[in-house]
Amino acid sequence: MFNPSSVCVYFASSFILAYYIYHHYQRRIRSKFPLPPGPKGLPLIGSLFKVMRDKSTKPRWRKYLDMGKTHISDIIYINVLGDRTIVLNSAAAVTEILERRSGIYSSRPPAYMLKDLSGRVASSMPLQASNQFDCIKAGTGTLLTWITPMNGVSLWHRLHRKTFHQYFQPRVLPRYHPVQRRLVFEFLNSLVNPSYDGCPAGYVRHYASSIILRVVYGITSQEDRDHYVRLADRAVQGIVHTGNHGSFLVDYFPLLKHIPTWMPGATFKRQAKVWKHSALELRDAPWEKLAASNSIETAIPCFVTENIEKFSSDMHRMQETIKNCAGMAYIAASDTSVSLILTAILHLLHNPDVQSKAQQELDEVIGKARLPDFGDREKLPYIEAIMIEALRIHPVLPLSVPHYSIEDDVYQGYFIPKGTTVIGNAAAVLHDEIVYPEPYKFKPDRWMKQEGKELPPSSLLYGFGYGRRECPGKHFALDTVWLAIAGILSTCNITKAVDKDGQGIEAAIDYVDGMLSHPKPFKCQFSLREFESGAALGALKSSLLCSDVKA
Ligand code: HEM
Repeated sequence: MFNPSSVCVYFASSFILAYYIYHHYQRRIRSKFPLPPGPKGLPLIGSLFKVMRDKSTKPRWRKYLDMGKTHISDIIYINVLGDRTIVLNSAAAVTEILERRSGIYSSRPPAYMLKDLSGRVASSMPLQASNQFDCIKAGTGTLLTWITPMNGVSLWHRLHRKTFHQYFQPRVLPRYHPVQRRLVFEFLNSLVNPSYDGCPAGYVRHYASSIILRVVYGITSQEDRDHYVRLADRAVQGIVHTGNHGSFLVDYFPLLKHIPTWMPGATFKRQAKVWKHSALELRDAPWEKLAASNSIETAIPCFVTENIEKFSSDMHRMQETIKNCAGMAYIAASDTSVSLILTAILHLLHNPDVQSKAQQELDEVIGKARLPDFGDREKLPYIEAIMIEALRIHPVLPLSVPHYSIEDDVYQGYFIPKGTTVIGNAAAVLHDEIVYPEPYKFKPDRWMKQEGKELPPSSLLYGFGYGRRECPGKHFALDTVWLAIAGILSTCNITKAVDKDGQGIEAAIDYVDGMLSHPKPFKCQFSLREFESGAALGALKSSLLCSDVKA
């Protein structure tokens, strides 16, 4: 049936399409250098069909790595409808472009699905951004995404980073240790409790989310935690599915964002609406509860209460920043650390020899009468190696978060035009078989110092992003993850779960592919190790309760 609005949309689409292509070729002509190699696309639409028709089940980072191998280059170029993407598959390219030239490559791509459709909020922040996609001038103010990693370089983003630095730099982390200690204890108890349901994911999520909820909002009650953990779980779904550049066609062809929500094919818009609701609920619900004037005085001191006291209500901008950073920390910590802990558990389950070696180290260094603590970390290199290897074998964000160039540039004789999305393929770098022999095997020993052996570059260099955008929550996250891995190994053996017939259940090493990637649900069992005293966790509990746990 004739529908005037759709006809207009299609005419306008063709016009914009022509504009993009013109723009793309103009840029190319302006440079005497060639673009990096990559899949040959069709005129005008580029590699659109290749991207759309690709039904391979390989994770995206592997597809990019294979593309690099096909074109015999560690840097590849993909053009879809004039949208330019460059993927960096080697440590050398990532270091040179995203670290050393970070002044050019620290912005973020438009990411229409994530920023525009699912995440912008009204802000009082002035327009000071490095590219026009970061801020949209709207009738009521400025619309910006409150999700820090999605913002380009701007005053708004600088304020966010400054706040994160203040609260999560290594120097201040010991103040969160009592909370982490208490909650790891609760976590370990839940794993060995008869009510444990065999699937560790929910328990790990509860542990990681409870820590950040306590640190940021002072939330401690079980009921509140259960509620907010569920909220975070829903909200993270949006980021998992929309975060990778090009996950939705609208990222390449922004005009699509104007099609009416009811139209066939507009499922992405309806989905974006749901995700936006969940993300905003995550940011606003705990904040509103705490900011209610009568609870603020009685609330447990935390990131939010400290800041609300510091900035009076007339400093609206600062309050807005605190609210966003609190929500961001909550969303960032809820899924990332969970993924890394689950990867460690899954690979420890498959490698009982690694478990035994780690337990030997733990027993020698700290004995069997207390849980490992932060002060032991340097003396436990094998536990550290397990954590680093878990991040290497499966980086939490295999493609990191895309960066975006704000100037024309040339790298190794290739032209990188301004306005190119640049992806640092962390997983490809960390699976380079020359640097990490047998890269698909879980081998913590590769990180152990030995006479005459040079250690490979640590996964911590690539697993937390690059240059000016490097993750500001890195050290806080590593504390949370390390304590969980060390705690599990010192108290439990991880074994296969058994079905009702007593048969062991296989736990597949299989991952959900997305910007944030985590193991698909798997089952395993945690059985308490024998302790010299025979009292096992009970003895640990009493020793733990003697420490400074007042969280
Ligand atoms: C294992 C846990 C974590 C991993 C693997 C991780 C990884 C990353 C990565 C890869 C980036 C993108 C960096 C880039 O664009 O180059 C990032 C950004 C970010 N992360 Fe994390 N992260 C973790 C935990 C956390 C935690 C606990 C917090 C907060 C307390 C946090 C806050 C942030 C923020 C605010 C950004 C945005 C930085 C910016 O765009 O300037 N992250 N993280």
